[in-house]
Amino acid sequence: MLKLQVPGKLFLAGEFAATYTNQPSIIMAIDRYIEFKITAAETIEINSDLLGTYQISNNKLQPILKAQNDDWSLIQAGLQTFEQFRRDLPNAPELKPFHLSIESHLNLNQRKIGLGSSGATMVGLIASLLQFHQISFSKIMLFKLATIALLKIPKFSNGSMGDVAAASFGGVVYYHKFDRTWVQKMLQNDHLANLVQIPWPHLVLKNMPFPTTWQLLVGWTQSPADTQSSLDTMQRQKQLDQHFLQASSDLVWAIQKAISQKNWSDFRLKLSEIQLLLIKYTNAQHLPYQTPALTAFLNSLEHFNLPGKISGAGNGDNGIAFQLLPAPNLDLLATWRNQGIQPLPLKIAPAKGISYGI
Ligand SMILES: Nc1ncnc2c1ncn2[C@@H]1O[C@H](COP(=O)(O)OP(=O)(O)OP(=O)(O)O)[C@@H](O)[C@H]1O
Ligand SMILES: C[C@@](O)(CCOP(=O)(O)O)CC(=O)O
Repeated sequence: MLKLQVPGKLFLAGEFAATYTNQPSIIMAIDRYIEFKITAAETIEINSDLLGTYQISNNKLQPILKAQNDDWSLIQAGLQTFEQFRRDLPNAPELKPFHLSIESHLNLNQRKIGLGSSGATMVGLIASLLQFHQISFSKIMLFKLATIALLKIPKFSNGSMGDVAAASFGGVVYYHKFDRTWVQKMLQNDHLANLVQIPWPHLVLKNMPFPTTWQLLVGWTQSPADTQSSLDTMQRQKQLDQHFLQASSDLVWAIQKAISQKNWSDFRLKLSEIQLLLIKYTNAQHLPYQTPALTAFLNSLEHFNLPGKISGAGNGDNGIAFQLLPAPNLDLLATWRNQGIQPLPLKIAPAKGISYGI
């Protein structure tokens, strides 16, 4: 049996802008995972703790995929993409039947908590199938295959794929969004085996070191955010806000510089600037962003003079803060609990990406 652990993510900087070509963002993989177990079997069967069981009877994936419910579309797109890729390979290995189990620790009581479970599920599915068929792959190939699969699903196709970047690379990633139009055009006539090898216009994806004495603190608002509906609203805006894109890009760059120079005061300053920018942008675009819990979260940062911000699309999910180790005994976490914000004991995941076991 093969076992894989794929990390979830939290956005550090670059939200919303990150969905546009060449825009930078910084995403942290966190040490909470989705676990995959894959083993040889007589038939193909997938068991998910979230969705139940999915069976394919004659071992040919493509023609017999039928939706049991909408949520299986992600798994279906992953299976189809893997199958297309396998067939494209020179000396393509035979498709082998398998049982795959998926157990997620990125949800709480079956509810999403904004830790990027869709990206981690796709990355884990593709990595499990590649490993199981003994097809060697790099982190960037895994990112590209999982991205190609998600682009097939309208609901996920306009996201930044920052969660996919974090799930495939682990650690802290510095990421520029690829040109989606170019990829979609290439998908119409290029072989997948080639498309995952060649450079993608504008794509930048690399791990960046993060100071070990800057401790991540995460506050969960206990209400799930609907990131997708915010992205749909954004897509309906006819004009791109060039000022916002430029300002976001400049600030993400300044944040990565502060991190690489271990400059705590710049880090705090630039995080608060990008938070203000996001508040202005979401207001102007009429996107739901601050909730009472997130406002209380931001007030707590000011009160304790700590760097931090809302992580991701807002309107629920998580806030992130950082403290310098050795940390003074702040009653920050007690303050959060009093406001209904649940501290989540999360750390940045190691940069090795997925961990494999037998
Ligand atoms: N355990 C799982 N088994 C199978 N599919 C899963 C599992 N967990 C998540 N998924 C897939 O991911 C989808 C959830 O994606 P969604 O974008 O709503 O949440 P998220 O990625 O966790 O949140 P966010 O984008 O805010 O970080 C589910 O509908 C399903 O398709
Ligand atoms: C708003 C956005 O930039 C970040 C969403 O982050 P989250 O899924 O809410 O953690 C969307 C995206 O990057 O796909």
